Amino acid sequence: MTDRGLTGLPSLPDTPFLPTEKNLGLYPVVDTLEWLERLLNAGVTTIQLRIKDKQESDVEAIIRQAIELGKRFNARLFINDYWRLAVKHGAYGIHLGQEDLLTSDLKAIHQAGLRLGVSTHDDQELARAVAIRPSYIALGHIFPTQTKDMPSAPQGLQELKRHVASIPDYPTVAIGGISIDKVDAVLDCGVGSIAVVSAITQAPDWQQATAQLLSMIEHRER
Ligand SMILES: Cc1ncc(COP(=O)(O)OP(=O)(O)O)c(N)n1
Ligand SMILES: Cc1nc(C(=O)O)sc1CCOP(=O)(O)O
Ligand SMILES: [Mg+2]
Repeated sequence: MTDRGLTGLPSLPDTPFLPTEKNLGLYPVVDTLEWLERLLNAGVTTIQLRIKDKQESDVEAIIRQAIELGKRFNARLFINDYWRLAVKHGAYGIHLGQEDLLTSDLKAIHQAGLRLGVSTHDDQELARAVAIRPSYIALGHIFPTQTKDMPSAPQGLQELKRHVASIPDYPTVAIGGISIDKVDAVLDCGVGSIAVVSAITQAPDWQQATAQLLSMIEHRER
């Protein structure tokens, strides 16, 4: 079967994307430099800048500064969607969803030495992600979320566990509706990382929430 047959993608790199840690720990997803700086200062080491639906020219300066900030803190900073800018400014990594994969140059991202995270929501998307051999695979959405309109139903914990077990060699990230009270149950499914937006950015006390999440996720024996 050709690459296009298996993945729907025109061209894949010949080797896997660069590896990253198996357990990426707490993985906040934020949309401003202010949040990035706050959370890096709070001890977060894996983080994503997710700005939606802007022109590249409107976000280039922010993405450049974000990448500099990530390097200053020696953090694993993934840039969501804007893969050209991430390559141009030498990001640690890029996060792409299934739709993004259709319009991205995976060979260029690979050639530039950036890590790649890929979103999945079901078995078919998981098979496509595995064929790309990315640095990590995200599994969502686990629970209902207010942060993003989702076309599919939440996969829930049983599916998460099954999906994680099917890709034992990959770093995995669970995302979607994960509040502090759900963290232990999500970790019990074997994931190496938990990505959150509202559990931090909508918390009454973000510093307390971040400290609690860090302690629950990073100190857990896996
Ligand atoms: C860690 C992580 N997982 C999933 C996503 C969602 O990516 P995508 O499906 O491309 O949707 P947008 O975030 O671009 O709206 C993510 N960003 N991060
Ligand atoms: C950006 C994103 N992607 C998802 C996916 O399932 O692919 S769920 C999601 C939003 C996560 O926000 P919160 O932690 O507030 O639910
Ligand atoms: Mg995307």
